[in-house]
Amino acid sequence: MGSLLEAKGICKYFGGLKAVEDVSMHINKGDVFGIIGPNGAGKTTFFNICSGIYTPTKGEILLNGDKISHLKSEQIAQRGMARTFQNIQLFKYMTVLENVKIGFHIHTKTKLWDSVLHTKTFKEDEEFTVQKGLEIIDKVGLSKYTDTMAGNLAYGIQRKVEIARALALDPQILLLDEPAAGMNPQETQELMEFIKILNADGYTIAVIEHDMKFVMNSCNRILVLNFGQKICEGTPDDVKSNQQVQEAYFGKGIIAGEAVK
Ligand SMILES: Nc1ncnc2c1ncn2[C@@H]1O[C@H](COP(=O)(O)OP(=O)(O)OP(=O)(O)O)[C@@H](O)[C@H]1O
Repeated sequence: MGSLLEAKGICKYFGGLKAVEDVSMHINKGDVFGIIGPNGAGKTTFFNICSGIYTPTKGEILLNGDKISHLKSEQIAQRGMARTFQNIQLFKYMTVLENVKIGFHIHTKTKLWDSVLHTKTFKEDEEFTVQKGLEIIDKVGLSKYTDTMAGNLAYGIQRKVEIARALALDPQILLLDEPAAGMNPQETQELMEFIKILNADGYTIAVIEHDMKFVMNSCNRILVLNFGQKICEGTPDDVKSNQQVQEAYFGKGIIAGEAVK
């Protein structure tokens, strides 16, 4: 089976700084793929390249075998890649449903003029987005917050709303940048279960995460970056037993020891 997302020799330089240096990896359909590494290792830069926010200095990104690294982020989204960001980017003064509806805009035909004049296209699109929005909100278990202002929700719930909005794109692959950052242990546990449900529903997921328990329990394959370079790509067991990972990133014995359950 071919890879869903593949990186070939990706480099990203900011002036003299080599943020990502010659990183190749692949994500299979059905993977929950973790990207880990110390602060500044190049994880977010790599995500930004995969999702078209940055153009790589060198190398190629392929989605279903097609080169996408020359495309704009909206074009990549249209081809089935959705993402969330490290800092929550919801519209705080809009309801959960309104936030999720925004995710559908690439599937609708409404132009500004249609919304101003309330044309037939606008009404049809509005019915479609409301219905689909409610379905997704129900699917992610947020029905009771449908009409709540996003800014009034607990942090963990806001993260779920962001993921719901990304799902509105009907993506083949979902990129999550530190989804558990700032969550309490219960919220993190719920997020882990949520990701398992999404994966069982058929979504392929790539996730940057610092929480090692989260990564080791949720991901079937993991990429480890250090100073912009790949030092390991493999199963959680491969990563735990990799000498370079232990020495360069975790310090000997931490991964294999009690810290990771
Ligand atoms: N737009 C930019 N311009 C200049 N340098 C940048 C830019 N974006 C990232 N960098 C630098 O590239 C390196 C990698 O940063 P990046 O944010 O990708 O790391 P990270 O692994 O995601 O870190 P963290 O875990 O702290 O989020 C860092 O040295 C960072 O300062």
